[in-house]
Amino acid sequence: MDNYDWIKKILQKIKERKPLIHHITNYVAMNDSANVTLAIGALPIMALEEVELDDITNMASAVLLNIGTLKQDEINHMLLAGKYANFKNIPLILDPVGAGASKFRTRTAKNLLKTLKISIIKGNSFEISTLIDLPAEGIGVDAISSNKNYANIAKEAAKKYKSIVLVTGEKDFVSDGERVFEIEGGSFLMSKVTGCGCMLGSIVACFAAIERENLLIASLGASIFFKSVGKLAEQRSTLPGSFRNSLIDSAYLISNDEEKLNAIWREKNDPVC
Ligand SMILES: Nc1ncnc2c1ncn2[C@@H]1O[C@H](COP(=O)(O)OP(=O)(O)O)[C@@H](O)[C@H]1O
Ligand SMILES: Cc1ncsc1CCOP(=O)(O)O
Repeated sequence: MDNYDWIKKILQKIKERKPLIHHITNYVAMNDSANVTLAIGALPIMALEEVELDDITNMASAVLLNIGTLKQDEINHMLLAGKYANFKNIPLILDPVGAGASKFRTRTAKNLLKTLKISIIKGNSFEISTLIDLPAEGIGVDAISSNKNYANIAKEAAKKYKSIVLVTGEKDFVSDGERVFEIEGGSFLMSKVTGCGCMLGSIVACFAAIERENLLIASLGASIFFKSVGKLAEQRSTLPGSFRNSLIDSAYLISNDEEKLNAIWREKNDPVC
């Protein structure tokens, strides 16, 4: 058994079971989210219409709510899809894109967290700090990284919302409110392509669909996997436009090549966790 066998097992199960991931997400990154979901062997569906939400959720294995281009009338759709997900007891993932950038987004993200049982919250340090009322540094949908203790932010948010929390950035932090894991790696270019956080949200949902009973493992695995994807993508292309496509290709390559995951980490020798 090598280090990443547990991630390979999750990837294998994704390919075997092809979980349907219901996204209510923003129209900036929607296409990338759909493609990265397909690349790893799961199936995406983006659906907003209220009259079909029960049918869609009925078929889905996880639901992802992403408030990136939120409009007032979408809030009810999110609440309804979330309620169906909670009723069906499937993982419900929140990506509070831009929380902190406007009172509307902050209020809505907090309201979703209050009303629904969110299994995993994934966001950058700006968004997650905002959710726990800490002074946050960011502009628009992007965080401005500083020397803050993001491990502690992940832990406090996880405690407050009784969810698994994944804080992204140059390093990711995953916490269940007690333990915190730090994940290095990825590529600087990931901060130069919009939608990388949203793609990770889709991957988290795919992993959670398989690891329903251990959402900490699902989140940690998704973070390590996407950091590996970023590394491989950078080896294949070094400019943002082609890097974006390379992310989809690399997600496909790593999930279809048993050895690639280990090889990526061996090459650069980065510590994980
Ligand atoms: N400078 C960086 N170096 C390595 N990985 C990064 C860097 N910036 C972002 N990432 C990775 O890109 C993905 C999106 O993270 P982030 O940019 O923080 O989210 P968002 O797009 O929501 O602001 C995560 O997988 C994160 O680990
Ligand atoms: C630029 C932008 N504006 C609204 S949603 C969005 C995409 C954000 O994607 P990510 O948070 O993954 O960078």
